[in-house]
This record gives sequence, C-alpha cells and structure tokens, in this order.
Amino acid sequence: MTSKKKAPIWDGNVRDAALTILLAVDKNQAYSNLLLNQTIKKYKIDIKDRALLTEITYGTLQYKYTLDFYLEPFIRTKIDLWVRWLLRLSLYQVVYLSRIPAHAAVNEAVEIAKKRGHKGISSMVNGVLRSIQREGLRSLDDIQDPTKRLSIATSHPEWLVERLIESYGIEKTTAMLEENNVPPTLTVRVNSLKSSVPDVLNMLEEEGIPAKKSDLIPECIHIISGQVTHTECFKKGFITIQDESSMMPANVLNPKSGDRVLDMCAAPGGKTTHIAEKMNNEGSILATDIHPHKLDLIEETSNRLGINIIQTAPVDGRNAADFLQKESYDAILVDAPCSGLGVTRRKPDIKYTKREEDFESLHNIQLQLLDNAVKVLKTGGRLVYSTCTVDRLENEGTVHEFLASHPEMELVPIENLPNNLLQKQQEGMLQVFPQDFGSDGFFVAAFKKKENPSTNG
Ligand SMILES: C[S@@+](CC[C@H](N)C(=O)[O-])C[C@H]1O[C@@H](n2cnc3c(N)ncnc32)[C@H](O)[C@@H]1O
Repeated sequence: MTSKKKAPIWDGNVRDAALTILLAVDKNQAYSNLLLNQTIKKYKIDIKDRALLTEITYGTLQYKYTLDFYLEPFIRTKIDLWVRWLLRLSLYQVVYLSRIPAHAAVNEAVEIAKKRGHKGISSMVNGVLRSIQREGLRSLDDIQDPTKRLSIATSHPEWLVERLIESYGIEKTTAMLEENNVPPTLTVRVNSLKSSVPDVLNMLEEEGIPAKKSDLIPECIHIISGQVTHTECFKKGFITIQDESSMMPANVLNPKSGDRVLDMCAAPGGKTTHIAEKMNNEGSILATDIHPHKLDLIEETSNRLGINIIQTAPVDGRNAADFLQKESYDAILVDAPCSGLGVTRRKPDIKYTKREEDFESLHNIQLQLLDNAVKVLKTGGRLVYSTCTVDRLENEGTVHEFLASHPEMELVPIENLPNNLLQKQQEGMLQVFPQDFGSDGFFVAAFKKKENPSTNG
C-alpha cells in the first residue's frame, strides 16, 4: 500500500503566516521570495489565500519605513520585534488594501497578539490600531527634507535615495522608487526550438491562462493571470519564466549556430538556455558558476526545453582563464553578480540589506570577471556585460574602468533589439529602468576584441 505524505496542517491564518515570514526575513536575513514559496508549498495554500499572503508579505516589507512613520507617534513603550511586525502588517492592510475592512484587519491583529503573546500585548495592539483609525495618519508633507521625504514615502534607505538622486536626479529617482513598490509583471519566453508565439498564445488560452504578446521583445509573452508552471505548455518546454529585461543579453550577444560560447555566471540558466535557443541548439555552450549546487538548475531547464548543447562546470570566474582554453570562445556573456537594485519589486529585502560598501566590492568582482573573459575570448569575438542593477559604479563605472585597462577591447553599439530599447542607449550602453517598460531595471553593454589592438576603434 502506498501512503501519500500529508501536508502539515494549515490553520488558514494568512496574517499569522505573513508574520512568521516577515520575522524570519528580519531576524535571519532570509529571502522573502524563497520563504514565501516554501510556505505556500509546505502548507499547500490555495490560490486565494496565496494571493493575499503574497500581497501582505511583500506590501508590508515594501512599505516598512512608511508604516513605521505612521506608527511612531502611537507607540509609547518598547515593543518586541514580532509585535512591531504585527502592527506593520495590520496597518499595511488598513492603509493600502481598500478591499479589506479596517475592523477585520484590527480584529485579526488582536487575535494573533492574544495567541502569540498575552492580554497586555493584545490590548496595546488594539489601542494603537484603533487610535490611528480615530486620529488618522500623519502627513508625509510634514517631512521638510525632500530626500528624507522620498525615503519615507517610498520606503528606501536615505543613503540609497541620495546615491540614486546623485546619479539620476530627483524626478527619475522618484519614478524608479515608486515603481519598486508596484507588483512585478509575469512574463515568459517562448522556446523557438519547440514552438512560436502565436502557437503558445493559443495553447495558453486553451489551458485557461490569459496572456498577450509583448510589444518589446519578440519572443516574450505577458501572463495576465494564472499559474503557468502548472500548464502543459510549461511542462512540455514551450516556455520559460523570465523577466523581459533579462531577455536582452542573449539578443545583444546575438550568437550564431555553431558558435563556441561561454556563459560565465550562468546559474540558474535563464540566459544560457535563451542563448542556446538563439543558436538553434547547434554549437556548444559552457555554462559556469561559482556555486556548484546551482548548476543542476541549468541542466534541469535544458532538459525540459530540449537543449543538448550546454555543458556545465563549477568555475570561479575571477580565475576562469587558469582553467579554460585561451582565446577559444566566439562569444561570452558575463551576467555579473550585482547589487540587484533593478529587481527590488521582486525582492524588497534588497533595499534594506544592501550596504554602501557593497557597491565597491561588487564593482571589483565585476572587473575581475571581465578581465578573465577577455583572456578566453577569440580575437574578433563578442563580449556582453549585463547586470540587474541601476547603480552607476557597477554599470558605467565598471565598463569605463574595464575599457581603460583593456586597449584590445572596444565598446560596440548595441544591436538586435527593438527601436524603443535601442533609443535608450547612451554612449553605447543601455540602462533600462523599472519605470520605462514595467520590466526589471537592467543594464547591458557589448564589446568586441579588436583584430588589430593598436587601433583606436
Ligand atoms: C545575476 S546571477 C546570473 C543569472 C543567470 N545568468 C541567469 O540568467 O539565470 C549571477 C550569478 O553569478 C554567480 N557568481 C557570483 N560570483 C561568481 C564568480 N566569482 N564566478 C562565477 N559565478 C559567480 C552567482 O552564483 C549567480 O548565479
């Protein structure tokens, strides 16, 4: 007799589950997206509760500083961390989720406080939330300093707001920080080896998933609602979940069938498999990553997509040239580790955990990766550098410093993307902001190894 493993008991308390996740993110620096997925899987939480759990967890995290600003005048004693998160998540519902009646959010908070604490705490929680309801929220206009006001209104650390304003000015920064609090879109890439955009749209419709073709990247489809990973279309390898901005590097690299390609920071393989599709599954790709356990993900995805030209290897890109054959790759992608400021919508914890000193150390790693890529790139070969950040030091800063120390490399214009993206190119580099197209913030630059290194162009 086979016995099915039962899911642990789910008591249906979405707010309590959100509180557990938020506390773990705060105390253990756990990733909110991973914890959320684990919780949903562990308890087999249904679609309706899943949506609310996601909304409350991300929303509370996204607006942490704003919520604290509203709570501050009403909290008169020292409170435990879990009580602070309970107040934040309850106030988040009152302020931002109009479909949830305020009294329901407050009653739930009181019940959780009773269950997790004692009567004194539940009365305090009740008192704070009801006082805010009675007296109203303080105005953000009370904050005189514009940087501080933007920091509190959009809930980003003040030093980060300052850094971004310095790079992009107040208007662009405001639009970016506001966009960082908007739920991300879900997009998929059609596997050109197995299907086409019109066929996938039909298949998704038949499977009850509303979707539409993107206006930006030709192989991209926007999913309007539904769980794509449950569809036959996904299981059969016709599509891969990928943000639209992340579809740029493989297009810019523009590999040919039969090329020998290196993807230096490859896991989990979103871009490696895209490159393989562009190569019509002909040629060879070496996909390396510093973390060996992540390489399995590349192999899994390749199998699902019907790709067999990818080999994986655990390699630290900072000394890749010691292990790989010199001057042997036609095209190389360095999709570098970065601060990830362009994906704050998906991982709100990023904005609270980054430190100013991280940018310099990431910039140094990025330069080391590029130094190694040059050594194994063929003369005349193409190198694409990409990040999912909007930080100038990691993007333009890395490109300029790299060019200064590599006279054998030249920046080449970005090609093979639609015009509305190409128009955004500045000095041969492309920075996409989250507010531009609703896709992730992303940076791409392309280089060529000169045939004759003594020339300047
Ligand atoms: C932005 S992610 C890559 C995403 C991947 N290209 C994709 O599209 O799925 C950066 C990757 O770099 C890897 N990494 C970090 N430091 C590295 C190093 N020194 N050498 C090689 N890989 C590194 C990380 O493990 C991570 O998987």
